[in-house]
Order: sequence, then structure tokens, then C-alpha cells
Amino acid sequence: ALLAHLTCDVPWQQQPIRLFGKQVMQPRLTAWYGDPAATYQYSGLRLEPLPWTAPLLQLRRRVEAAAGTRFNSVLLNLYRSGQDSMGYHADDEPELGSAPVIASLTLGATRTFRLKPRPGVAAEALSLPLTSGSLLLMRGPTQQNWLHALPKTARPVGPRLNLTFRLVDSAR
Ligand SMILES: O=C(O)CCC(=O)C(=O)O
Ligand SMILES: [Fe+2]
Repeated sequence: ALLAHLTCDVPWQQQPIRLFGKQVMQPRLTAWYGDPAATYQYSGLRLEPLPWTAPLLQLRRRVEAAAGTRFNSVLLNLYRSGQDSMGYHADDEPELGSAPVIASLTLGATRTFRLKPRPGVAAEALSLPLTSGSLLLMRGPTQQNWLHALPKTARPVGPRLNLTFRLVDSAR
């Protein structure tokens, strides 16, 4: 029900990003919700949060209880098909602080989430199939030591919705 509601009712946008100096469209749809003060710079974009809706606020409370921490915003990503994706990156924007807790909820199609250590970090890369209803927590030095991605897949897959709950401090 939540997947259907969010897919239909969220004002999804396809945002341009600068990649190697070129303007390209992100290969996914996004939306950003949060407390009014929680503005966020993401890949050179300044995102003003949309106000919380009742279902998202309820979800925030449940995710806060599960993660044992507070969040003031959520980034929604809609991967319409296997051709939508997110490249390797770390969520290391200054407004997240040095060791952010990020709670990532998946709804819909199972997609493979990849983690690879940054150069100089002695660890093996990981692949995690994230199933509908799963909650992935990234915390401590995860962003400092690792990059993560959601690669494209040639398998026929339905839409996947991912919600990453974050605590941003715009003054940071
Ligand atoms: O879709 C995912 O599982 C990853 C999303 C992500 O890394 C992000 O929003 O920063
Ligand atoms: Fe991320």
C-alpha cells in the first residue's frame, strides 16, 4: 500500500546533475522531504524539502525506533526499471557530519546494493540484495571508508522505491 501510495502521490522529479563537467539527467526519479530547516546540497543541487506527509511521518517514527536515532529528512529514489541506477558515491556531504547514521528502506523490486572499500581500505567488496521491506543501516565510519552504488541490471525488474532517512544540519 505504501509503495502504491508513494509511487502515485509523490511529486517525482528527474534532476540534472553535473558529471565530469557535463549536465546530464539522473537515471532515476527523486523527491526530498524534511523539516523546513533541513536544506541539503546534493551533487551541486540545493534541495528545499517538501513538508512531511502523514504516511512519511509515520514511517519516520518507525524507522527512528528501529535505528535508535533521530532523522529530520528523507531522500526518496524511484528506480523505474533495471535501467535506472545510482553510481558509486559516499553520502559525505558536510551537512551530514562526519559519521552519519543513514537508514535506507527498500520497497518493491529486489535490487543489488554494492559496497566497495575506498582506496587504501583493506576490505572485500560486498553485494547485498535489498528486498522489499528491508532496512539497511549505514553508520560510524561507513561513508568514510566505503563507496556504495545501485547498478543497472539487465534482468527484467519492476519499480523499486528507496527511502534514505538522514539527519542534516544545514548550518554544518
Ligand atoms: O537506492 C539505494 O539503495 C541507494 C540510495 C543511495 O545511496 C542514496 O540515496 O544516497
Ligand atoms: Fe547513498
